[in-house]
Amino acid sequence: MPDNTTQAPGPAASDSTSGETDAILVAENITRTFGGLTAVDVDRVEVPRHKITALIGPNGAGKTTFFNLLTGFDQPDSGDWWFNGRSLKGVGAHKVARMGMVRTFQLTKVLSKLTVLENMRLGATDQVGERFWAAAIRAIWRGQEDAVTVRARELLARFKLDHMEDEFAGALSGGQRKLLEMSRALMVGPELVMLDEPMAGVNPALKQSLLDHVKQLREEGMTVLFVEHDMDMVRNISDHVIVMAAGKVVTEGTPDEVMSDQRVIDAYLGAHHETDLTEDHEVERMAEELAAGSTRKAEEDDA
Ligand SMILES: Nc1ncnc2c1ncn2[C@@H]1O[C@H](COP(=O)(O)OP(=O)(O)OP(=O)(O)O)[C@@H](O)[C@H]1O
Repeated sequence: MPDNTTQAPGPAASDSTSGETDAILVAENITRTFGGLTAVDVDRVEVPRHKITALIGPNGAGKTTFFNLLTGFDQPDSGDWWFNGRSLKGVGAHKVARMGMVRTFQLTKVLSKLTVLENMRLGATDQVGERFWAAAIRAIWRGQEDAVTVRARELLARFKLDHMEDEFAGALSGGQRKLLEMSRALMVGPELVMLDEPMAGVNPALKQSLLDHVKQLREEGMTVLFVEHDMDMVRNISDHVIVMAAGKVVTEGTPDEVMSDQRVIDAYLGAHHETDLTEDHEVERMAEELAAGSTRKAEEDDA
């Protein structure tokens, strides 16, 4: 089998925009269709290293599908993408995680019949069934406490879950599950952490704590890419925001730039906020509005 993880001749970082961008992740011409539906059709995305980037957009915009493609949980119809300059094309999710790019899920994938500590010991693995892991865990635990357990306990303490290490993960609240999933992802010592709707299902009391944890990842030199509908979170912690609609990237910039873009306000945050955005025609119409806006802006910039 060819080694797809060798240094790519393709772009590791852009010199086409600021000339300074150091991108940890670059994706080009990524498409994914389901039957007649084009879920993702992204020309180019760069995720700046050591920054927090938000990926926002209405329901059905293609954000989760794009996450799945980048992390090897799904394969695109076309496209190339590189992590630290190494091609990830054809690389499975397991290996992507081992290379230092981990993700969490919109609906958490903690293994509810394992304890919190057992979940941690499994690290960023989501590939194999619960029964397999239950057997593996029993075998592992015959041994002494090892470095993995020490690290797991350190992380649990940091995420204030240490008092629950022997509880079944199924007994945790929604917010605690999110924290467990995030801390479990850190077991592999990742460089890039991708969070799919970290705030969904989290009660207000835990939200600030979750925000602080995400900011802390950046302080420690990690890069964060997250999908979120919670605009307070996006405004609060993002350095960069990418807006998707109908599978395409329609605009990007700082939170202030994106959120003061009248077309984003009108089409996404404001006037249509209550609209049922799962309707295909509605999403397409919004994408057109947003795309028209970005084209106009580019023309103004050129002028
Ligand atoms: N496995 C699949 N089979 C068929 N269609 C799919 C599949 N996965 C996603 N889609 C479709 O692709 C489009 C993009 O979905 P996706 O979940 O990526 O959007 P999203 O931006 O993450 O939405 P949300 O914010 O609601 O999570 C939607 O129209 C969705 O119905």
